[in-house]
Amino acid sequence: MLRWLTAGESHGPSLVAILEGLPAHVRVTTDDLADSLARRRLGHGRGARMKFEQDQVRIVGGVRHGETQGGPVAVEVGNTEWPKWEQVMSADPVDQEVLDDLARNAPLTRPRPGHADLAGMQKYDFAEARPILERASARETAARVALGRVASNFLEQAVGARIVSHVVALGGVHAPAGLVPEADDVSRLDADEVRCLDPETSAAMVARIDQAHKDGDTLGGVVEVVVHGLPPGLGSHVHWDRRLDSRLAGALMGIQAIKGVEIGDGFELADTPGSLAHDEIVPTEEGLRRTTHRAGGTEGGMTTGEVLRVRAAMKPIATVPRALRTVDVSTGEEAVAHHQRSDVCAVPAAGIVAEAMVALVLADAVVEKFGGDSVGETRRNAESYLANLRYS
Ligand SMILES: Cc1cc2nc3c(=O)[nH]c(=O)nc-3n(C[C@H](O)[C@H](O)[C@H](O)COP(=O)(O)O)c2cc1C
Ligand SMILES: C=C(O[C@@H]1CC(C(=O)O)=C[C@@H](OP(=O)(O)O)[C@H]1O)C(=O)O
Repeated sequence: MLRWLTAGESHGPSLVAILEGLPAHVRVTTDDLADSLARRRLGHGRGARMKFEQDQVRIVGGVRHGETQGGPVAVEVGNTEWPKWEQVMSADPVDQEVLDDLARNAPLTRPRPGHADLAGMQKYDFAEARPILERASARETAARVALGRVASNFLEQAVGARIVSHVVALGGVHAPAGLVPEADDVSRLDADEVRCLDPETSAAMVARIDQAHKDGDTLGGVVEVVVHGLPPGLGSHVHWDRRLDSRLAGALMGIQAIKGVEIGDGFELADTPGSLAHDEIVPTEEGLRRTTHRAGGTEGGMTTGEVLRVRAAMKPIATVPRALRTVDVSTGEEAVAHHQRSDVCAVPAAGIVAEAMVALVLADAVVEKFGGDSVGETRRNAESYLANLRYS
C-alpha cells in the first residue's frame, strides 16, 4: 500500500510531503521534481506569485544517488515569499504589538464565497480567515506534484505506463471532441499557453482569459488525464473501495476547486443508448481488441489495458476581483469579499496536479497488484502476469 501526506501553509517556510510504500531502485532526482514543479507554474492566467515563486525543492529522505531506497520518500518545497511572512506565519508566539503593526496581518473578516474561509472559520473556531486560507490554498498542490513525479517515474519504470494531460475546456471554450494526446505530446502541450492540443481552441481560450481579466472575473474549465501503457487488471470489481474509478475520482476530487470527475465519456454516456455506449470486443491477429474507447480504460473498477482517460472539472477561482457580496463577520454588516492577488484561471496548472494524483493512485494500484521490494521485482512480476494472461 502506498501512503502519502502533505503539510505546510501557503505562506509558511515550506511545504513538506512524504510518500511511503514505494519499492527501492526507482530512479528519481531533484531535477525531475523541479521539472514537474515548473510545469505546475505554467499557464496563461496565473497570478503574480507564479512569476517569482521558485519552488525550491529538496529531497530530504528515501533517495540516495538518484534511486529510492525502499524507505519513505520525504520532500520539502520552500516558499519563496517566506521572508515577508516570517512574523505573520511564525510557528512560535510573536508579540501582539508587533503583529498589530503589520498590514499583512490585518484580520480577514470578509469571507470569500466559494473559498474555504467561512466554513473553515465556523468549523475550527477562528475569528478571521487567515488560518483557514493558508492551508486551503492550492499552494499545497506543489507538494503533491513533487510526490506525483516520484510515482510517475515508478509507473514508467515498473510497467512502462506514461501519463499526459491536456485542457479540454476553459471558460466555456471547448476543444474539438476526440482529441487524445500521445505520451510524447507532453512538451508540445507544455509549450502551449493553456496546455490545449488544438491551436485554434488554445487561442480562443487565451482570449477568453484576457477578457475575464479585463472584466475583473475568473474562469474554470475541464482537464483530461490520459495514461498510456497500463496493464489490464489494476483495481478490482470486488469491493467499492477497491474500484479504480472510485479511487481516481476521490483523488481528483481532493484537488482544490475540482467539482466534477468523469471517466471516459462519462456524462455523455448517460445520454447514449447501450447499443452505442460500450466498447465492443473483436478478435484480431494481435488478440482481443476494442472497436471504440468510450469507457476510458476501465470496466468493473479495473483497468482494461486500453488508454485510461479521466476528466476533472474545475470551478472558477473564488477570489473574484469584482468582489462578490459577503458579510463582515466582525460587524455582521453586508460587505464585499476580501481580495488579494489571485489567479484569473488555473486550469492548466490543475491538469499537472491531476496528473500527479492519477500517478499516485495508479502507483498504489501497481504496488497492490504486483508487489515487489525493488522496482525490478515489480517489473518481473508484471511481465510474468502479462505473459500468462488468460486472454490477451
Ligand atoms: C492550481 C490551483 C490554483 C488555484 N489558485 C487559486 C487562486 O489564486 N485564488 C483562489 O481563490 N482560488 C484558487 N484555487 C482554488 C482554491 O484553492 C479552492 O477553491 C479553495 O481551496 C476552496 O476549495 P473548493 O473550491 O474545493 O471548495 C486554485 C486551485 C488550484 C487547483
Ligand atoms: C501559491 C499558489 O497558488 C495560490 C493558490 C491560491 C488559493 O487560494 O488556492 C491563492 C493564491 O495564493 P497567493 O495569494 O499566495 O498568490 C495562489 O497564488 C501555487 O499554486 O503555488
